[in-house]
Amino acid sequence: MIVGAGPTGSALAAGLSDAANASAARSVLLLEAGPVPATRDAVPPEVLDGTRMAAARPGHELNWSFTGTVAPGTPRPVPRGRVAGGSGAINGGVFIRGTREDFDAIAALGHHDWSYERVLPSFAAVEHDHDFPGPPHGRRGPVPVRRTFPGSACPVTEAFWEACRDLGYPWEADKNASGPPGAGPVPVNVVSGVRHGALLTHLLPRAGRPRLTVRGGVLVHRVVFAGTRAIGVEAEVDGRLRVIRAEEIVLAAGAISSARLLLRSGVGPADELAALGIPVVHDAPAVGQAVTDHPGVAVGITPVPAARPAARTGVVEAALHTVATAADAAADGRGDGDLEIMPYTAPFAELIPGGAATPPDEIAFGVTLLRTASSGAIRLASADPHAPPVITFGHLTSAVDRARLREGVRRCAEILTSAPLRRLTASYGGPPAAVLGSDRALDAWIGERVSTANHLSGGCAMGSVTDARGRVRGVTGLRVADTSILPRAPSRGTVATAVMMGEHLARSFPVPLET
Ligand SMILES: Cc1cc2nc3c(=O)[nH]c(=O)nc-3n(C[C@H](O)[C@H](O)[C@H](O)COP(=O)(O)OP(=O)(O)OC[C@H]3O[C@@H](n4cnc5c(N)ncnc54)[C@H](O)[C@@H]3O)c2cc1C
Repeated sequence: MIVGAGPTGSALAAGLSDAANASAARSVLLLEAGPVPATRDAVPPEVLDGTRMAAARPGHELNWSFTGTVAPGTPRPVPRGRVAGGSGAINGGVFIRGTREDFDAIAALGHHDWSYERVLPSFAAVEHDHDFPGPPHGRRGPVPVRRTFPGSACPVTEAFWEACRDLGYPWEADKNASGPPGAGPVPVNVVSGVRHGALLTHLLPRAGRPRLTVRGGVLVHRVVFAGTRAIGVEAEVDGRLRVIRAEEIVLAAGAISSARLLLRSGVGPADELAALGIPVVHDAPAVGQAVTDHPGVAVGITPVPAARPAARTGVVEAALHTVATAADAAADGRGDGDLEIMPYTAPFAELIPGGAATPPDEIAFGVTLLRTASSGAIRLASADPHAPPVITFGHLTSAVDRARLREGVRRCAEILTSAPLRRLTASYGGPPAAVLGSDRALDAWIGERVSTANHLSGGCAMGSVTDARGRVRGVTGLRVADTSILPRAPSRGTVATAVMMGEHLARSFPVPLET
Protein backbone atom coordinates (compact mmCIF):
# COMPACT_ATOMS: atom_id res chain seq x y z
CA MET A 1 0.00 0.00 0.00
CA ILE A 2 1.28 3.45 -0.93
CA VAL A 3 -0.26 6.54 0.68
CA GLY A 4 -0.16 9.59 -1.62
CA ALA A 5 -0.23 9.69 -5.43
CA GLY A 6 2.28 12.53 -5.80
CA PRO A 7 5.31 12.29 -8.09
CA THR A 8 7.21 9.80 -5.89
CA GLY A 9 4.21 7.69 -4.88
CA SER A 10 3.01 7.41 -8.48
CA ALA A 11 6.45 6.53 -9.89
CA LEU A 12 6.97 4.00 -7.09
CA ALA A 13 3.55 2.43 -7.64
CA ALA A 14 4.25 2.19 -11.37
CA GLY A 15 7.71 0.70 -10.85
CA LEU A 16 6.57 -1.89 -8.30
CA SER A 17 3.46 -3.00 -10.14
CA ASP A 18 5.04 -3.40 -13.55
CA ALA A 19 8.46 -4.77 -12.65
CA ALA A 20 9.79 -6.32 -15.83
CA ASN A 21 10.28 -9.62 -14.05
CA ALA A 22 6.70 -10.69 -13.29
CA SER A 23 7.74 -12.61 -10.18
CA ALA A 24 9.17 -9.38 -8.70
CA ALA A 25 6.06 -7.32 -9.40
CA ARG A 26 3.69 -6.45 -6.56
CA SER A 27 0.02 -5.81 -6.26
CA VAL A 28 -0.07 -2.17 -5.28
CA LEU A 29 -2.91 -0.22 -3.71
CA LEU A 30 -2.29 3.51 -4.10
CA LEU A 31 -4.43 5.72 -1.85
CA GLU A 32 -4.90 9.43 -2.55
CA ALA A 33 -6.85 12.01 -0.55
CA GLY A 34 -7.70 14.11 -3.62
CA PRO A 35 -9.51 13.10 -6.80
CA VAL A 36 -8.04 10.50 -9.18
CA PRO A 37 -9.47 11.14 -12.67
CA ALA A 38 -9.97 7.86 -14.55
CA THR A 39 -9.46 9.27 -18.05
CA ARG A 40 -7.62 12.16 -19.60
CA ASP A 41 -10.92 13.85 -20.43
CA ALA A 42 -11.75 13.92 -16.72
CA VAL A 43 -8.50 15.66 -15.71
CA PRO A 44 -9.28 19.16 -14.33
CA PRO A 45 -8.15 21.91 -16.74
CA GLU A 46 -5.99 23.51 -14.01
CA VAL A 47 -3.92 20.30 -13.84
CA LEU A 48 -3.36 20.22 -17.60
CA ASP A 49 -2.69 23.94 -18.08
CA GLY A 50 1.08 24.25 -17.69
CA THR A 51 1.05 27.91 -18.70
CA ARG A 52 -0.41 28.84 -15.29
CA MET A 53 -0.48 27.59 -11.70
CA ALA A 54 -4.19 28.22 -11.17
CA ALA A 55 -4.65 25.56 -8.46
CA ALA A 56 -1.85 27.09 -6.35
CA ARG A 57 -4.35 29.79 -5.32
CA PRO A 58 -5.17 29.53 -1.61
CA GLY A 59 -8.57 27.89 -1.18
CA HIS A 60 -8.55 26.09 -4.54
CA GLU A 61 -10.20 22.67 -4.19
CA LEU A 62 -7.08 20.87 -5.52
CA ASN A 63 -4.83 22.62 -2.98
CA TRP A 64 -4.33 21.64 0.66
CA SER A 65 -3.87 25.38 1.28
CA PHE A 66 -1.64 25.15 4.35
CA THR A 67 -0.12 28.17 6.05
CA GLY A 68 3.45 28.27 7.34
CA THR A 69 5.69 30.64 9.23
CA VAL A 70 8.26 31.31 6.53
CA ALA A 71 10.46 33.59 8.62
CA PRO A 72 9.90 34.60 12.25
CA GLY A 73 6.61 36.51 12.40
CA THR A 74 5.94 36.01 8.67
CA PRO A 75 3.00 33.73 7.83
CA ARG A 76 2.59 32.77 4.16
CA PRO A 77 0.35 30.43 2.17
CA VAL A 78 1.90 26.99 1.60
CA PRO A 79 0.26 25.37 -1.43
CA ARG A 80 0.36 21.56 -1.93
CA GLY A 81 -1.49 19.60 -4.58
CA ARG A 82 -4.45 17.52 -3.37
CA VAL A 83 -5.07 15.48 -6.49
CA ALA A 84 -3.42 12.54 -8.27
CA GLY A 85 -0.01 13.90 -9.29
CA GLY A 86 0.26 15.82 -6.00
CA SER A 87 2.05 19.16 -6.01
CA GLY A 88 3.49 18.17 -9.39
CA ALA A 89 -0.06 18.59 -10.74
CA ILE A 90 -0.26 22.25 -9.76
CA ASN A 91 3.36 23.38 -10.02
CA GLY A 92 5.51 25.57 -12.25
CA GLY A 93 6.58 22.76 -14.59
CA VAL A 94 10.33 23.20 -14.08
CA PHE A 95 11.82 19.71 -14.37
CA ILE A 96 15.41 20.17 -13.30
CA ARG A 97 17.62 17.57 -11.66
CA GLY A 98 19.37 17.94 -8.33
CA THR A 99 23.10 18.31 -8.82
CA ARG A 100 26.07 15.99 -8.48
CA GLU A 101 27.03 17.76 -5.23
CA ASP A 102 23.54 17.21 -3.79
CA PHE A 103 23.63 13.45 -4.23
CA ASP A 104 27.29 12.94 -3.46
CA ALA A 105 26.64 14.74 -0.16
CA ILE A 106 23.98 12.12 0.68
CA ALA A 107 26.39 9.33 -0.25
CA ALA A 108 29.04 10.93 1.98
CA LEU A 109 26.67 10.35 4.92
CA GLY A 110 26.97 6.62 4.21
CA HIS A 111 23.95 6.20 1.89
CA HIS A 112 26.00 5.02 -1.08
CA ASP A 113 23.00 4.08 -3.24
CA TRP A 114 22.17 7.80 -3.48
CA SER A 115 25.45 8.99 -5.02
CA TYR A 116 25.09 10.98 -8.24
CA GLU A 117 26.42 8.07 -10.31
CA ARG A 118 23.89 5.70 -8.73
CA VAL A 119 20.84 7.97 -9.15
CA LEU A 120 21.72 8.98 -12.71
CA PRO A 121 20.16 5.86 -14.32
CA SER A 122 16.94 6.54 -12.42
CA PHE A 123 16.87 10.19 -13.57
CA ALA A 124 17.40 9.01 -17.15
CA ALA A 125 14.77 6.25 -16.86
CA VAL A 126 11.93 8.64 -16.01
CA GLU A 127 12.43 11.13 -18.84
CA HIS A 128 12.25 11.56 -22.57
CA ASP A 129 14.52 14.51 -23.24
CA HIS A 130 13.51 16.04 -26.57
CA ASP A 131 16.52 18.36 -26.79
CA PHE A 132 19.57 16.39 -25.73
CA PRO A 133 19.87 12.78 -26.88
CA GLY A 134 22.22 10.37 -25.18
CA PRO A 135 23.74 10.19 -21.70
CA PRO A 136 23.14 11.57 -19.16
CA HIS A 137 19.66 11.94 -20.62
CA GLY A 138 16.88 9.45 -21.16
CA ARG A 139 14.94 8.88 -24.36
CA ARG A 140 12.45 6.22 -23.37
CA GLY A 141 10.97 7.46 -20.09
CA PRO A 142 7.43 8.72 -19.58
CA VAL A 143 8.14 12.38 -18.67
CA PRO A 144 8.67 14.61 -21.72
CA VAL A 145 11.38 17.21 -21.09
CA ARG A 146 11.95 20.19 -23.34
CA ARG A 147 13.41 23.68 -23.28
CA THR A 148 12.86 27.01 -25.00
CA PHE A 149 16.08 28.20 -26.65
CA PRO A 150 17.17 31.71 -27.65
CA GLY A 151 15.31 32.93 -30.69
CA SER A 152 11.95 31.49 -29.65
CA ALA A 153 11.52 32.76 -26.08
CA CYS A 154 9.44 35.62 -24.63
CA PRO A 155 10.99 39.10 -25.05
CA VAL A 156 11.75 39.38 -21.32
CA THR A 157 13.48 35.97 -21.32
CA GLU A 158 15.58 36.92 -24.36
CA ALA A 159 16.60 40.20 -22.71
CA PHE A 160 17.42 38.34 -19.48
CA TRP A 161 19.82 36.00 -21.32
CA GLU A 162 21.41 38.95 -23.09
CA ALA A 163 21.85 40.82 -19.80
CA CYS A 164 23.41 37.77 -18.14
CA ARG A 165 25.84 37.43 -21.05
CA ASP A 166 26.74 41.14 -20.89
CA LEU A 167 27.42 40.80 -17.16
CA GLY A 168 29.79 37.91 -17.76
CA TYR A 169 27.73 34.93 -16.61
CA PRO A 170 28.57 31.76 -18.58
CA TRP A 171 26.02 30.08 -20.83
CA GLU A 172 24.58 26.79 -19.54
CA ALA A 173 22.68 25.15 -22.39
CA ASP A 174 21.81 21.96 -20.52
CA LYS A 175 20.82 22.38 -16.89
CA ASN A 176 20.29 18.64 -16.48
CA ALA A 177 23.92 17.73 -17.21
CA SER A 178 25.29 18.90 -13.83
CA GLY A 179 27.94 21.00 -15.56
CA PRO A 180 29.21 24.42 -14.49
CA PRO A 181 26.26 26.66 -13.56
CA GLY A 182 25.24 29.67 -15.64
CA ALA A 183 22.38 31.26 -17.53
CA GLY A 184 20.34 29.13 -19.88
CA PRO A 185 17.04 27.50 -20.69
CA VAL A 186 15.26 25.58 -17.93
CA PRO A 187 14.08 22.06 -18.67
CA VAL A 188 10.30 21.78 -18.25
CA ASN A 189 7.74 18.98 -18.43
CA VAL A 190 5.26 21.25 -20.16
CA VAL A 191 4.71 20.42 -23.83
CA SER A 192 2.41 22.52 -26.03
CA GLY A 193 1.15 24.18 -22.87
CA VAL A 194 0.22 20.84 -21.21
CA ARG A 195 1.77 19.98 -17.83
CA HIS A 196 2.88 16.33 -17.85
CA GLY A 197 2.55 15.46 -14.17
CA ALA A 198 2.52 11.95 -12.73
CA LEU A 199 -1.17 11.45 -13.45
CA LEU A 200 -0.50 11.73 -17.18
CA THR A 201 2.91 10.07 -17.23
CA HIS A 202 2.57 7.22 -14.70
CA LEU A 203 -1.03 6.56 -13.67
CA LEU A 204 -3.37 7.00 -16.64
CA PRO A 205 -1.17 4.82 -18.93
CA ARG A 206 -1.62 2.00 -16.36
CA ALA A 207 -5.37 2.40 -15.86
CA GLY A 208 -7.02 -1.00 -15.71
CA ARG A 209 -3.79 -2.91 -15.06
CA PRO A 210 -4.59 -5.77 -12.66
CA ARG A 211 -1.67 -5.20 -10.28
CA LEU A 212 -2.27 -1.48 -9.68
CA THR A 213 -5.36 -0.11 -7.95
CA VAL A 214 -5.55 3.65 -7.41
CA ARG A 215 -8.26 5.02 -5.12
CA GLY A 216 -9.04 8.71 -4.74
CA GLY A 217 -10.97 10.43 -1.96
CA VAL A 218 -9.21 8.35 0.74
CA LEU A 219 -7.87 10.55 3.54
CA VAL A 220 -5.43 8.47 5.58
CA HIS A 221 -5.46 9.46 9.26
CA ARG A 222 -2.76 7.19 10.64
CA VAL A 223 -0.87 3.94 10.36
CA VAL A 224 -2.28 1.09 12.46
CA PHE A 225 0.28 -1.04 14.35
CA ALA A 226 0.25 -4.43 16.05
CA GLY A 227 3.01 -3.74 18.55
CA THR A 228 5.68 -2.14 16.38
CA ARG A 229 4.58 -3.84 13.14
CA ALA A 230 2.55 -1.73 10.72
CA ILE A 231 -0.49 -3.71 9.58
CA GLY A 232 -2.67 -1.14 7.83
CA VAL A 233 -4.00 2.40 7.87
CA GLU A 234 -7.01 4.07 9.34
CA ALA A 235 -8.61 6.17 6.63
CA GLU A 236 -11.65 8.31 6.00
CA VAL A 237 -13.61 7.19 2.94
CA ASP A 238 -16.92 8.89 2.08
CA GLY A 239 -17.05 10.35 5.59
CA ARG A 240 -16.56 6.95 7.30
CA LEU A 241 -13.52 5.60 9.10
CA ARG A 242 -12.12 2.31 7.83
CA VAL A 243 -9.05 0.24 8.49
CA ILE A 244 -7.36 -0.90 5.28
CA ARG A 245 -4.75 -3.62 5.74
CA ALA A 246 -1.63 -4.31 3.72
CA GLU A 247 1.53 -6.41 3.92
CA GLU A 248 3.74 -3.35 3.70
CA ILE A 249 2.87 0.34 3.93
CA VAL A 250 4.72 3.18 2.21
CA LEU A 251 4.03 6.80 3.13
CA ALA A 252 4.48 8.99 0.05
CA ALA A 253 2.24 11.79 1.29
CA GLY A 254 4.81 14.48 0.61
CA ALA A 255 7.29 16.59 2.49
CA ILE A 256 4.64 17.90 4.88
CA SER A 257 2.21 15.05 5.30
CA SER A 258 4.51 12.03 5.56
CA ALA A 259 6.02 13.47 8.75
CA ARG A 260 2.53 14.44 9.86
CA LEU A 261 1.28 10.88 9.34
CA LEU A 262 4.21 9.39 11.25
CA LEU A 263 3.55 11.74 14.16
CA ARG A 264 -0.17 10.93 14.17
CA SER A 265 0.68 7.24 14.13
CA GLY A 266 2.81 7.50 17.28
CA VAL A 267 6.23 7.58 15.62
CA GLY A 268 7.90 10.80 16.70
CA PRO A 269 9.24 12.69 19.73
CA ALA A 270 7.68 10.80 22.67
CA ASP A 271 7.22 13.88 24.86
CA GLU A 272 5.45 15.88 22.13
CA LEU A 273 3.20 12.94 21.22
CA ALA A 274 2.33 12.27 24.87
CA ALA A 275 1.45 15.95 25.36
CA LEU A 276 -1.04 15.62 22.47
CA GLY A 277 -2.48 12.38 23.86
CA ILE A 278 -1.12 10.23 21.01
CA PRO A 279 0.02 6.75 22.14
CA VAL A 280 3.74 6.36 21.44
CA VAL A 281 4.71 3.42 19.21
CA HIS A 282 8.33 4.44 18.79
CA ASP A 283 10.22 7.40 20.22
CA ALA A 284 11.78 9.05 17.14
CA PRO A 285 12.88 12.60 18.07
CA ALA A 286 13.99 13.44 14.49
CA VAL A 287 10.53 13.08 12.90
CA GLY A 288 9.40 16.48 11.63
CA GLN A 289 12.82 18.04 12.29
CA ALA A 290 15.56 19.31 9.93
CA VAL A 291 13.07 20.38 7.27
CA THR A 292 14.77 22.38 4.53
CA ASP A 293 13.45 24.53 1.71
CA HIS A 294 14.47 27.41 -0.54
CA PRO A 295 13.65 30.97 0.52
CA GLY A 296 12.98 33.47 -2.20
CA VAL A 297 11.83 36.96 -3.03
CA ALA A 298 10.35 38.35 -6.22
CA VAL A 299 11.92 41.41 -7.81
CA GLY A 300 9.66 42.87 -10.48
CA ILE A 301 9.50 45.05 -13.55
CA THR A 302 6.50 46.20 -15.52
CA PRO A 303 7.43 45.72 -19.16
CA VAL A 304 6.35 48.01 -21.97
CA PRO A 305 3.26 46.61 -23.76
CA ALA A 306 5.34 45.58 -26.80
CA ALA A 307 7.36 43.24 -24.57
CA ARG A 308 4.32 41.20 -23.55
CA PRO A 309 4.46 37.89 -25.45
CA ALA A 310 1.63 37.05 -27.83
CA ALA A 311 1.63 33.46 -26.54
CA ARG A 312 3.46 31.59 -23.81
CA THR A 313 4.51 27.95 -23.66
CA GLY A 314 4.98 27.74 -19.90
CA VAL A 315 5.46 29.56 -16.61
CA VAL A 316 9.23 29.99 -16.94
CA GLU A 317 11.77 29.59 -19.73
CA ALA A 318 15.12 30.65 -18.29
CA ALA A 319 17.22 30.67 -15.15
CA LEU A 320 20.58 31.83 -13.97
CA HIS A 321 22.36 29.59 -11.49
CA THR A 322 25.39 31.09 -9.88
CA VAL A 323 27.32 30.92 -6.62
CA ALA A 324 26.36 33.27 -3.82
CA THR A 325 29.61 34.27 -2.19
CA ALA A 326 28.47 36.89 0.33
CA ALA A 327 29.68 36.34 3.89
CA ASP A 328 31.29 33.12 2.78
CA ALA A 329 34.06 33.75 0.31
CA ALA A 330 35.19 30.13 0.28
CA ALA A 331 31.85 28.97 -1.18
CA ASP A 332 32.91 25.41 -0.43
CA GLY A 333 30.72 22.74 -1.92
CA ARG A 334 28.55 25.28 -3.69
CA GLY A 335 30.21 25.24 -7.06
CA ASP A 336 26.96 23.83 -8.42
CA GLY A 337 25.25 27.23 -8.20
CA ASP A 338 23.20 27.78 -5.07
CA LEU A 339 21.65 31.08 -6.12
CA GLU A 340 18.89 31.13 -8.72
CA ILE A 341 17.42 34.06 -10.62
CA MET A 342 14.44 33.11 -12.74
CA PRO A 343 12.17 35.38 -14.78
CA TYR A 344 8.51 34.36 -15.04
CA THR A 345 6.80 34.62 -18.41
CA ALA A 346 3.72 36.51 -17.17
CA PRO A 347 2.55 38.55 -14.16
CA PHE A 348 1.61 36.49 -11.08
CA ALA A 349 -1.89 37.91 -11.37
CA GLU A 350 -2.19 35.95 -14.63
CA LEU A 351 -0.25 32.85 -13.51
CA ILE A 352 -2.30 32.36 -10.32
CA PRO A 353 -5.60 34.13 -10.98
CA GLY A 354 -7.04 35.45 -7.74
CA GLY A 355 -3.98 34.43 -5.77
CA ALA A 356 -1.49 37.26 -6.13
CA ALA A 357 -1.28 40.67 -4.51
CA THR A 358 1.41 41.98 -6.88
CA PRO A 359 0.81 44.80 -9.41
CA PRO A 360 -1.28 43.37 -12.27
CA ASP A 361 1.29 43.89 -15.07
CA GLU A 362 4.47 43.25 -13.11
CA ILE A 363 6.74 40.39 -14.24
CA ALA A 364 8.56 38.79 -11.32
CA PHE A 365 12.14 37.62 -11.28
CA GLY A 366 12.39 35.02 -8.55
CA VAL A 367 15.59 35.26 -6.50
CA THR A 368 15.97 32.00 -4.61
CA LEU A 369 18.61 30.66 -2.26
CA LEU A 370 19.01 26.99 -3.10
CA ARG A 371 21.11 25.93 -0.14
CA THR A 372 20.44 27.27 3.33
CA ALA A 373 22.16 27.18 6.68
CA SER A 374 18.79 27.31 8.42
CA SER A 375 16.10 24.65 8.72
CA GLY A 376 12.55 24.33 9.97
CA ALA A 377 10.11 21.82 11.42
CA ILE A 378 6.72 20.19 10.97
CA ARG A 379 4.64 19.60 14.10
CA LEU A 380 1.09 18.67 15.00
CA ALA A 381 -1.19 21.32 16.46
CA SER A 382 -3.43 18.63 17.93
CA ALA A 383 -4.30 14.96 17.59
CA ASP A 384 -7.27 15.90 15.36
CA PRO A 385 -6.48 14.42 11.92
CA HIS A 386 -8.18 17.39 10.23
CA ALA A 387 -6.10 20.01 12.07
CA PRO A 388 -3.57 21.69 9.76
CA PRO A 389 0.09 21.09 10.61
CA VAL A 390 2.32 23.71 12.21
CA ILE A 391 4.97 24.45 9.58
CA THR A 392 8.00 26.54 10.51
CA PHE A 393 10.56 27.19 7.77
CA GLY A 394 13.18 29.09 9.73
CA HIS A 395 14.11 31.27 6.73
CA LEU A 396 16.23 34.37 7.39
CA THR A 397 17.27 33.07 10.83
CA SER A 398 20.87 32.59 9.64
CA ALA A 399 23.12 35.61 9.08
CA VAL A 400 24.85 33.75 6.23
CA ASP A 401 21.54 33.11 4.45
CA ARG A 402 20.52 36.74 4.87
CA ALA A 403 23.82 37.93 3.40
CA ARG A 404 23.54 35.57 0.44
CA LEU A 405 19.94 36.52 -0.27
CA ARG A 406 20.96 40.19 -0.18
CA GLU A 407 23.65 39.36 -2.71
CA GLY A 408 21.02 37.64 -4.85
CA VAL A 409 18.72 40.66 -4.83
CA ARG A 410 21.62 42.98 -5.67
CA ARG A 411 22.67 40.80 -8.58
CA CYS A 412 19.08 40.61 -9.80
CA ALA A 413 18.76 44.41 -9.61
CA GLU A 414 21.95 44.68 -11.64
CA ILE A 415 20.45 42.44 -14.33
CA LEU A 416 17.13 44.31 -14.34
CA THR A 417 18.75 47.73 -14.66
CA SER A 418 21.19 46.64 -17.38
CA ALA A 419 20.62 47.87 -20.93
CA PRO A 420 18.86 44.81 -22.45
CA LEU A 421 16.11 44.80 -19.80
CA ARG A 422 15.95 48.58 -19.35
CA ARG A 423 14.93 48.79 -23.01
CA LEU A 424 11.81 46.70 -22.21
CA THR A 425 10.94 48.27 -18.87
CA ALA A 426 8.10 50.72 -18.31
CA SER A 427 8.67 50.76 -14.54
CA TYR A 428 11.13 49.07 -12.19
CA GLY A 429 9.61 47.56 -9.02
CA GLY A 430 12.81 46.39 -7.33
CA PRO A 431 14.55 47.96 -4.36
CA PRO A 432 15.74 51.54 -4.99
CA ALA A 433 19.43 52.41 -4.85
CA ALA A 434 19.22 53.67 -1.24
CA VAL A 435 17.84 50.29 -0.14
CA LEU A 436 20.34 48.31 -2.22
CA GLY A 437 23.15 50.30 -0.64
CA SER A 438 22.24 49.46 2.96
CA ASP A 439 22.36 45.93 4.38
CA ARG A 440 19.84 46.89 7.04
CA ALA A 441 17.37 48.45 4.64
CA LEU A 442 17.74 45.55 2.22
CA ASP A 443 17.18 43.01 5.01
CA ALA A 444 13.95 44.83 5.85
CA TRP A 445 12.92 44.89 2.15
CA ILE A 446 13.57 41.14 1.86
CA GLY A 447 11.86 40.42 5.19
CA GLU A 448 8.63 42.00 3.93
CA ARG A 449 8.66 39.88 0.78
CA VAL A 450 10.34 36.59 1.66
CA SER A 451 8.43 33.51 0.65
CA THR A 452 8.91 29.79 0.03
CA ALA A 453 9.82 28.27 -3.31
CA ASN A 454 7.67 25.29 -2.22
CA HIS A 455 10.61 22.90 -2.27
CA LEU A 456 10.23 21.43 1.25
CA SER A 457 12.30 18.35 1.93
CA GLY A 458 13.39 16.43 5.02
CA GLY A 459 11.45 15.75 8.20
CA CYS A 460 11.86 11.95 7.86
CA ALA A 461 15.52 12.01 6.91
CA MET A 462 17.37 8.85 5.98
CA GLY A 463 19.91 8.19 8.68
CA SER A 464 17.89 9.54 11.60
CA VAL A 465 14.31 8.43 10.79
CA THR A 466 14.63 5.89 7.96
CA ASP A 467 17.37 3.89 6.33
CA ALA A 468 18.50 4.50 2.76
CA ARG A 469 15.56 2.48 1.40
CA GLY A 470 13.06 4.53 3.37
CA ARG A 471 12.41 1.83 6.01
CA VAL A 472 11.33 3.55 9.22
CA ARG A 473 13.71 2.72 12.03
CA GLY A 474 12.26 1.16 15.18
CA VAL A 475 9.20 -0.38 13.50
CA THR A 476 8.61 -2.94 10.73
CA GLY A 477 6.49 -2.98 7.60
CA LEU A 478 6.60 0.79 7.17
CA ARG A 479 8.53 3.02 4.78
CA VAL A 480 8.60 6.64 3.75
CA ALA A 481 9.21 7.38 0.09
CA ASP A 482 9.30 11.02 -0.95
CA THR A 483 11.50 14.09 -0.59
CA SER A 484 11.01 14.00 3.18
CA ILE A 485 13.68 11.28 3.42
CA LEU A 486 16.30 13.57 1.85
CA PRO A 487 18.74 14.85 4.50
CA ARG A 488 18.65 18.25 2.72
CA ALA A 489 16.59 19.80 -0.05
CA PRO A 490 18.41 19.39 -3.37
CA SER A 491 19.83 22.66 -4.68
CA ARG A 492 17.33 22.84 -7.54
CA GLY A 493 13.55 22.48 -7.86
CA THR A 494 12.37 19.24 -6.29
CA VAL A 495 9.93 17.58 -8.66
CA ALA A 496 12.40 15.83 -11.00
CA THR A 497 14.17 14.51 -7.90
CA ALA A 498 10.80 13.37 -6.48
CA VAL A 499 9.96 11.36 -9.63
CA MET A 500 13.49 9.93 -9.78
CA MET A 501 13.14 8.83 -6.14
CA GLY A 502 10.04 6.76 -6.93
CA GLU A 503 11.90 5.03 -9.75
CA HIS A 504 15.03 4.58 -7.65
CA LEU A 505 13.22 3.22 -4.60
CA ALA A 506 11.17 0.80 -6.75
CA ARG A 507 14.46 -0.73 -7.87
CA SER A 508 15.60 -1.19 -4.27
CA PHE A 509 12.54 -3.00 -2.90
CA PRO A 510 13.57 -6.51 -2.01
CA VAL A 511 11.87 -9.71 -3.07
CA PRO A 512 10.30 -11.21 -1.03
CA LEU A 513 9.00 -8.49 1.28
CA GLU A 514 11.07 -7.94 4.39
CA THR A 515 8.19 -7.18 6.73
C1 LIG B 1 2.82 25.81 -6.29
C2 LIG B 1 4.02 24.92 -6.42
C3 LIG B 1 4.90 25.13 -7.47
C4 LIG B 1 6.03 24.31 -7.60
N1 LIG B 1 6.82 24.46 -8.70
C5 LIG B 1 7.83 23.59 -8.90
C6 LIG B 1 8.57 23.61 -10.12
O1 LIG B 1 8.27 24.35 -11.06
N2 LIG B 1 9.61 22.75 -10.24
C7 LIG B 1 9.96 21.88 -9.24
O2 LIG B 1 10.95 21.16 -9.39
N3 LIG B 1 9.24 21.80 -8.10
C8 LIG B 1 8.16 22.60 -7.93
N4 LIG B 1 7.38 22.48 -6.82
C9 LIG B 1 7.70 21.41 -5.86
C10 LIG B 1 7.31 20.02 -6.34
O3 LIG B 1 6.11 20.03 -7.08
C11 LIG B 1 7.23 19.10 -5.12
O4 LIG B 1 8.47 19.08 -4.45
C12 LIG B 1 6.86 17.67 -5.47
O5 LIG B 1 5.59 17.61 -6.08
C13 LIG B 1 6.84 16.81 -4.21
O6 LIG B 1 5.90 17.42 -3.34
P1 LIG B 1 5.48 16.79 -1.97
O7 LIG B 1 6.65 16.21 -1.31
O8 LIG B 1 4.67 17.74 -1.17
O9 LIG B 1 4.51 15.67 -2.39
P2 LIG B 1 3.23 15.92 -3.24
O10 LIG B 1 3.62 16.14 -4.64
O11 LIG B 1 2.38 17.00 -2.67
O12 LIG B 1 2.47 14.54 -3.16
C14 LIG B 1 1.86 14.07 -1.98
C15 LIG B 1 0.52 13.42 -2.32
O13 LIG B 1 0.03 12.77 -1.14
C16 LIG B 1 -1.34 13.08 -0.96
N5 LIG B 1 -1.62 13.01 0.47
C17 LIG B 1 -1.09 13.82 1.43
N6 LIG B 1 -1.61 13.46 2.63
C18 LIG B 1 -2.44 12.42 2.43
C19 LIG B 1 -3.27 11.65 3.28
N7 LIG B 1 -3.31 11.87 4.60
N8 LIG B 1 -4.02 10.64 2.74
C20 LIG B 1 -3.97 10.41 1.41
N9 LIG B 1 -3.21 11.13 0.55
C21 LIG B 1 -2.45 12.12 1.04
C22 LIG B 1 -1.47 14.49 -1.53
O14 LIG B 1 -2.79 14.81 -1.85
C23 LIG B 1 -0.54 14.43 -2.75
O15 LIG B 1 -1.21 13.95 -3.88
C24 LIG B 1 6.27 23.28 -6.65
C25 LIG B 1 5.36 23.05 -5.61
C26 LIG B 1 4.24 23.85 -5.49
C27 LIG B 1 3.27 23.56 -4.39
